[in-house]
Amino acid sequence: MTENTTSATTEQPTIIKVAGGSANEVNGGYDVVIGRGLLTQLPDILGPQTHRVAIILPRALRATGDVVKSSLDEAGFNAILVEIPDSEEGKHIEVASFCWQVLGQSDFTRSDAIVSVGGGAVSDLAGFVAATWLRGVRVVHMPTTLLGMVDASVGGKTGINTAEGKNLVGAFHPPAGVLADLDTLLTLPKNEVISGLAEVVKCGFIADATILDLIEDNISQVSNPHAPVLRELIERAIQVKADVVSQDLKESNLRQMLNYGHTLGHAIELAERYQYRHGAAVAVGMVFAAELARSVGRLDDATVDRHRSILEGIGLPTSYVGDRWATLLDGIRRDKKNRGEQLRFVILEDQGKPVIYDVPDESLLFAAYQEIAE
Ligand SMILES: NC(=O)c1ccc[n+]([C@@H]2O[C@H](COP(=O)([O-])OP(=O)(O)OC[C@H]3O[C@@H](n4cnc5c(N)ncnc54)[C@H](O)[C@@H]3O)[C@@H](O)[C@H]2O)c1
Ligand SMILES: O=C(O)C(=O)C[C@@H](O)[C@H](O)[C@H](O)COP(=O)(O)O
Ligand SMILES: [Zn+2]
Repeated sequence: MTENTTSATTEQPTIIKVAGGSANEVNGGYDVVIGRGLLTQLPDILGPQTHRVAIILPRALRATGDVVKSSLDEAGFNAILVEIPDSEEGKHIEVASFCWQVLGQSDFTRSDAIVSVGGGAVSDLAGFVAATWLRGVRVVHMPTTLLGMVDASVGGKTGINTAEGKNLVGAFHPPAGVLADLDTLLTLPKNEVISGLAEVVKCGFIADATILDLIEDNISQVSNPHAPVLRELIERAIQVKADVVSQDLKESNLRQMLNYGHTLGHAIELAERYQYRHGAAVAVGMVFAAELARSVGRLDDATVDRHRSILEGIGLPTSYVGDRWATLLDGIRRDKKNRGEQLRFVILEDQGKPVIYDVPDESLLFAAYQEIAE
């Protein structure tokens, strides 16, 4: 674990260091900066070697993109805006192809850089474009959703969806830096804040118990972007992710814990044709995994109940329609954690003790599904 500067109770920026694997730095690390008014830091992260900057963003964030572009142009860069479709519609090969075309027509070289402005869907797509253009150029993420800040912008997983499933094509391509400007959360719809909180809760169950205590003690405040507790939760969740990806960038082992709740979660998103928020799907997936763990004697009743009380307290779903098992099982079979025929889940043996569970019999999964079925 690296030494970090934290300041949850002040308005000073907090810097969380992530070790390993940056496409930018000689020492292989990068900073996640959390604070307000962070745009002024972007030129320094891009560095003097950068001439052209492609700012990839959804149309809905055009006004923010214009501000980023003006600031870069004023600092002497040649910045262009690359607008992509919103949300999961952006995580398609055709959209990546469109971005490659724009970069090609702009004579984008290896010393140039990409900046993503938006939520996790944008950083996943922009990161993938950065990973593949000329076999890799630098990318800086400016997440504008809670989920993007606490999870998607950190750790270098990039990707797009295919017809068969979520994030099935991608690359590990860590950013050169992350600027998480808390002011962007002021315009974020409440359901998006709630969706992002699912990944924060995940970090509480897999690692940092204080996250769960803070949420329980401040349940009415956690989705308020002005509340100091939200900043503390953001910083704690990023620290959990930074600690994990610093040790295991390419998901050889430890990083799999960050996938808690995602095996069923991704299957739900696919079944719903991505009209279901990622965080909401992960929330249902965590309850499913908790029920699976309970059914095989690995997790106690109180921790399973705590999943439901915290997630429901925030406004997240903990159940799912009861007649979709065949479709969901198809999705589960395509999960990246599986090895050959062996289905594998992240389950908890206790708070803070995630383990990989090789499912011995699919009927156990169906039984857990019965526990979350509406
Ligand atoms: N790479 C990773 O490690 C990782 C981690 C977690 C999630 N993800 C991916 O992230 C995606 C979900 O990200 P998300 O929840 O941020 O969703 P999103 O990117 O789809 O953004 C959600 C919505 O919020 C809007 N929006 C963004 N910022 C806004 C702002 N400041 N004000 C108003 N509206 C704003 C967007 O236009 C969009 O409509 C999924 O594709 C998921 O798979 C990736
Ligand atoms: O960073 C990781 O590793 C994660 O698993 C974080 C997840 O929250 C995230 O949704 C990730 O994109 C899922 O990755 P995938 O490999 O299951 O597609
Ligand atoms: Zn996720």
